[in-house]
Amino acid sequence: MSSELQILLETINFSAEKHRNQRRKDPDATPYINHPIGVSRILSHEGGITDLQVLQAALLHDTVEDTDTTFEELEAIFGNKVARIVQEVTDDKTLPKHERKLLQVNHAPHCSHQAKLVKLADKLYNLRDLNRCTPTGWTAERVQEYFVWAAQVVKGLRGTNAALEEKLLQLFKERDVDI
Ligand SMILES: Nc1nc2c(ncn2[C@@H]2O[C@H](COP(=O)(O)OP(=O)(O)O)[C@@H](OP(=O)(O)OP(=O)(O)O)[C@H]2O)c(=O)[nH]1
Ligand SMILES: [Mn+2]
Repeated sequence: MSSELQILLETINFSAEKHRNQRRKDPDATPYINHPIGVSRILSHEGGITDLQVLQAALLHDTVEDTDTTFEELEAIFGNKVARIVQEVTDDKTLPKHERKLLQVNHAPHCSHQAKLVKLADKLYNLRDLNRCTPTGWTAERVQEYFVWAAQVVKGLRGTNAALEEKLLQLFKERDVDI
């Protein structure tokens, strides 16, 4: 087997173990790992991305934010470049929510190309997930607010990947959200 495939499988397994006790917020409490795998798949199948580091960073993108994983751990196992991409897309959960959300909007244009790709696919997955079903406890207004905020973030990511951006713009259009 090629070493690239081995690395990809190692990364999927690492992320699955880290997210093993976490569930999505949908009524079925879907295993959380469906999300990072889906984000990586969007990049590969819809974005045409073959850069292994980007596909790995997508698989790992919520491990530090949502589990006990550290950047040092990611760097030791997957190398400096993958760890850095994950760092760029990781929110500081110690900050108040409104501040975190504002930081994403302000930081998006300054991210590396690789991090921008992960951010585009993350938003595309989450917006599709909101169209599929409403997370437990979310009102229709909160869903719409997420679309409005996501459009602000995506605005700062434009010029990164035409296929992913086209699909995101269509989702905003369907919600009458300006970008
Ligand atoms: N649409 C949807 N999202 C869910 C679900 N379960 C968990 N999430 C996660 O919830 C986050 C969005 O919810 P918010 O209330 O806005 O954010 P918060 O969890 O960071 O406070 C996303 O985090 P994220 O991936 O880190 O991205 P981001 O929104 O922070 O950029 C998303 O992955 C679900 O069933 N549907
Ligand atoms: Mn995510």
